[in-house]
Formats: sequence, structure tokens, C-alpha cells
Amino acid sequence: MSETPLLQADRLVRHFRTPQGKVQAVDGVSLTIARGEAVALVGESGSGKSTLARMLVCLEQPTSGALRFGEHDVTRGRGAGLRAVRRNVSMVFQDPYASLDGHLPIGRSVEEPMIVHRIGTAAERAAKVAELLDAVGLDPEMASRRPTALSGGQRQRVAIARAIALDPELVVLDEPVSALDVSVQAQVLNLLADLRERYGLAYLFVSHDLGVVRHVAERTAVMQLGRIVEEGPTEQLFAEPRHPYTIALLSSAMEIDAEDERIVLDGDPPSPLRPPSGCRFRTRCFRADAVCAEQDPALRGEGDRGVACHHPGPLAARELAGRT
Ligand SMILES: Nc1ncnc2c1ncn2[C@@H]1O[C@H](COP(=O)(O)OP(=O)(O)OP(=O)(O)O)[C@@H](O)[C@H]1O
Repeated sequence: MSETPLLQADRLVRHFRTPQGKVQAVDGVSLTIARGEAVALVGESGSGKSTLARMLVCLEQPTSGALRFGEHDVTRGRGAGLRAVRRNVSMVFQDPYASLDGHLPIGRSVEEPMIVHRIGTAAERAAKVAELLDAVGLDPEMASRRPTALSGGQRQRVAIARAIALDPELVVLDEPVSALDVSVQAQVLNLLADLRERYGLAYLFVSHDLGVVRHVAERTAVMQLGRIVEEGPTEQLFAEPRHPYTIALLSSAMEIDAEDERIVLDGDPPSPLRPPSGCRFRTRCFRADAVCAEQDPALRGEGDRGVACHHPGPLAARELAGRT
């Protein structure tokens, strides 16, 4: 029998009521994360990645759908289930300037989750803070410094140390390197890979940057206007994307042939206030036809590969012709 997944989201929906109408930020997403697994969630700005991530850590309540953490039903984010999530799931945000308290010495920021959860004596916590700072590549002597005395990369290392202070099972990383210089990004990604191995962590890695997730996650889910439109093992998905949206994202993220021809998405994404009828990608899709305007394609697939498209398949040479 297969093991209970660490996290299981079933048709999660999150709509926001606004003066302009109902924003369909997340609209029926199912996602499973196994113990120790690293899953990437990618998509353009506004596709609903952060809203989904916030639901998965119980910071946001779903409008409908179900969420399980291990054996717990945490859909309503209450009771023993919520306590299990608070203890075993942590989050790292894009901006370490905002996520760390500027008035606190960094050692204290790292210690804080242990204080809140009443873990260890002061001496034990101090030892754990030193271990954590060392694990993220910082000198434990730096514990008394304030975040303002640190570089952006060092600050993100502190945020990561804090996120693993309670030995969580899952860390949700929301654009963890996009605020950092390119040269520092690779160092932090390497650190995350090391920590995962050392502590047996599972990751949900949220990023608009496909290049970043390629080497950190074994499975990738692609989000577009509140839905997952394609998912699969990262290597397969990058080598042979089948949804036109994934193809376009990948071709803008990297050169797809020697001629440097690219698929370019026309215009801005439609508003989640008024998603197009049928397939939500059809207004910008190079394969769209009448059926796409009428029928909403379900996510279908074989094994661990899935795609929600009426015309899935690798990019054909004729589809590139005439495009720049
Ligand atoms: N509290 C809220 N009230 C109203 N609309 C919201 C709220 N939070 C998010 N949205 C809207 O939901 C949609 C999805 O936003 P979300 O931040 O989840 O996307 P994202 O893919 O993470 O994008 P980004 O990378 O820009 O944060 C956007 O249109 C956003 O404006």
C-alpha cells in the first residue's frame, strides 16, 4: 500500500469578493506532495501561485475544496490539524527584508519559533540557533547582529534557518531567490538542495522563473489563471512540454533553437475577474480553435504526466514559422 501523502489538495478554490466582482484567484487545483519530495509551482504573475501556497500553509481559507496534511483534514484550518501544520510546515517569502523583524538580533529571529512552541531550555535553543546558522552557511558569531547589517543573501539564509528551526516536514518557498542578485541565487539554491538532503525536507517551490526550478524540483506543476494546466516530472516537462502555455513559458525562459526563434505570448494575461470561456488560455494560444472557446479542458494524463488542453503536443516546426 502506498504511503499517505504529506499534503493533499483536492479541487481547492479561492475566490475573492472585490468591488469589481469575484476574483477567481485559484479555481479547482488538486496537488499532492509526498514526504521528502520537491515540487515546483510555476506560472506568470497573477496566475494564483501565492494564493495557492498560502492556502496550503493554512494562512488562507479555501472557498471550497479539501486539504489534508498527513492524516489531518485541515480544510477549515482549526484544532489538531492546524497545530500539526503550524509545527510541521513553514514558509520562506521572497523578501527577507520584510519577513525578518529589523529590531531583533538574527539569532533571536531564528530562536523565536522554538520559543513560541516551547521547545528546549534557553541553552538548548542557543545551541540549536548556532547549529542552524552554521547549517545555512553563516558564522554563529553573527547571532547578535541585526538584519540591517547583512546582505540580501545573508538575510535570506537567516529566513531559511528560521523556517527549519522546528525541523518541519515541508517548507513552502514563495519566490525565495527572485529578490537576490543572480550570482547569489545559485548559492541559495545550492544551500536549499543541501538542507533538503540533510534534514529530509519536502519543498513546494513557487517561482515565475522556470530556469530556477529546473534543478531544485523533481516534479513541476504549471499554473495559468487559477488552474494547473500541465504537470509532470521536471525533466520530462522541460524536455517535452505539451501545453502551449508551458511551451511559451519555456521558450521565453530559454532559447529553443539556434535561430533564437521564440513563441511570444500576445498581450497581458486575461483578468481572473473575467476568465475567458472554455479554455482559459485560448485568447493567447497559437492552437486555439472553436472547441477551445466552448469546452473547458480537464487535466488528463497518463501516470504522473497531466495536461489540460484540447490540442496537446510538442511544438511543431510549422508553429514557429513566421514568428519572432
Ligand atoms: N486578498 C485578495 N483580494 C483580491 N484579489 C486578490 C487577493 N489576493 C490575490 N488576489 C488576486 O488573485 C490573483 C492571483 O494572485 P496571486 O498573488 O496568487 O498570483 P501569483 O501567481 O502569486 O502572482 P505574483 O507572483 O504576482 O504574486 C491576482 O489577480 C490577484 O490580484
